[in-house]
Parts: sequence; structure tokens; C-alpha cells
Amino acid sequence: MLEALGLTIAHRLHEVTVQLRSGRVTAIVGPNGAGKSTLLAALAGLIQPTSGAVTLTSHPLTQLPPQERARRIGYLPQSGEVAWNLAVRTLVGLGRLPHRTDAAENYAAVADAIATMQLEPLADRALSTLSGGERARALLARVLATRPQWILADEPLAALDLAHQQALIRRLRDLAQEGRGVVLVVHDLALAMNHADHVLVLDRGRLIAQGPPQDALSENVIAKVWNLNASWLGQPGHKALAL
Ligand SMILES: Nc1ncnc2c1ncn2[C@@H]1O[C@H](COP(=O)(O)OP(=O)(O)OP(=O)(O)O)[C@@H](O)[C@H]1O
Repeated sequence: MLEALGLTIAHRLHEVTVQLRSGRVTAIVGPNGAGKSTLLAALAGLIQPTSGAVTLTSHPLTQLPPQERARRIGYLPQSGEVAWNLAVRTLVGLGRLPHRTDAAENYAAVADAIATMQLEPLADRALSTLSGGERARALLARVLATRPQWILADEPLAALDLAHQQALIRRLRDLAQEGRGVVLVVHDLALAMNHADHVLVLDRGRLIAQGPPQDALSENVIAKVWNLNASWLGQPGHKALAL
């Protein structure tokens, strides 16, 4: 379990307590500036809280050696920028750095991540020659190549076309089914409603609601947080938001 306990980050998050379980997909939603990216980065151990703590299987994240943390938690930041103009395959291979595994195992993990993100035709291309969505898939493949217990991804679907979005959601759901923890920041409330097992709703740095999507994303919560009169239409798993 990955937990935030009274997590406060000055001016950004206020007393957030959440328990994230592996084996399920958790979506973090909320308006712009609500603190979603801040919470995700803090859960990955990348931001020091002003007060409160993040624990992984009851151990404070700060006590885990960085390499161990990198093996256990794969983090995809929101910005799709890459400092070096690497080939896709080389970038994905960086996901193996936290491990001391042999070449065959590294090769298999990289090949698997490239296949999962449907990047085979692009594997030898330089990142600078890719489109925004192709680059986003390459960056996520690097996270998958680590084969972490936890996958924390900030808007991983934002740059993807509909077919790649659906393929990625299926894959992330499969990874959760295998027992990994998947935590996604998303703006698309229908996507969170239809595909997440658990939803956290943030607003102005505070946790407003959490629970199964049908509870956390009720029309009342949407009215309160987004100030929108919206109605859910359709059947579970295929719901759409009418505004
Ligand atoms: N490095 C920083 N230093 C100080 N304040 C920051 C920093 N990064 C973000 N903030 C502020 O913290 C608040 C939460 O930002 P955060 O990026 O977590 O929001 P978000 O919910 O992910 O927003 P968005 O949907 O726009 O991506 C915002 O008010 C933002 O201006």
C-alpha cells in the first residue's frame, strides 16, 4: 500500500490522507491548480512535504534508498520534454538503470515495453523526430521497462489519439490486474468514471472526495468542485458526461 498521511506542501496541498492499494487503477482528478501533479510527485517521493509523510508498505519513502525507490515506483512527469535527443530504444533502456539485471532480462523488458506502447516501427528513431503523442508513448515505455510495482503517471493519455488511449488503458488495467498499483492524473472525468477503480478528487489543495468512481464523481461533487451542472448518461463502464 502507498499512503499519504496528513500530507501538506506549503500553498499546494493541505492535510491529504489517502491509502492507495496495488491491484487497482486510481485516478486523481480536479480543476487546474488543484494539486494533482504535486500529490503525484510527492507520492513518488520527489517532493519533500512541509508536514505529513508518504509511506510504502508502512515504511517512510524517505528511508528507502533512491535506487530501491526507483525500482519500486515508476514516475512519468507531466512535461513531455527530454533533455537528450536519444533514440527511442535507448530512452526506454534507461528504465532499466535502477536494476542490476543481466543483459537478456534488460533486453526482454525493453522489447516488451516497446511492444506494449506499439513503438516497434519507431524504436530506432531519434526523439526529436517524433510527434508529441509518439514521444509521450516513448516516455511511458521507459517507465514500463522498469517493471515497477507502482506506476505513477501524470496525464499519460493527454497527447494520445483515441485508439492509443484505449490500448494504453487496457494495458494499465492488465498491469493492475497483475497486482501492480496504477495511479493516473487525468482531466477526462468520463475516463476516470469508466476505467478507474478508485478516484481522488482534489480542489485547491484539499481532498474533497475519494472512493469508487460512482461516489467520488457524483453529480453533486462535480457541481461543487467544477461548478458545472452535469449529468451522467449511459451504462456503467460506458458513461458519458452531458453538460
Ligand atoms: N514548484 C512550485 N512552486 C510553488 N508552487 C507551485 C509549484 N508547482 C506548482 N505550484 C502551485 O501549486 C498548485 C498546484 O499545482 P499542481 O501542478 O499540483 O496542480 P494540478 O492540479 O496538477 O494542475 P493542472 O491541472 O493545471 O496540471 C498551483 O497553484 C501551482 O501554481
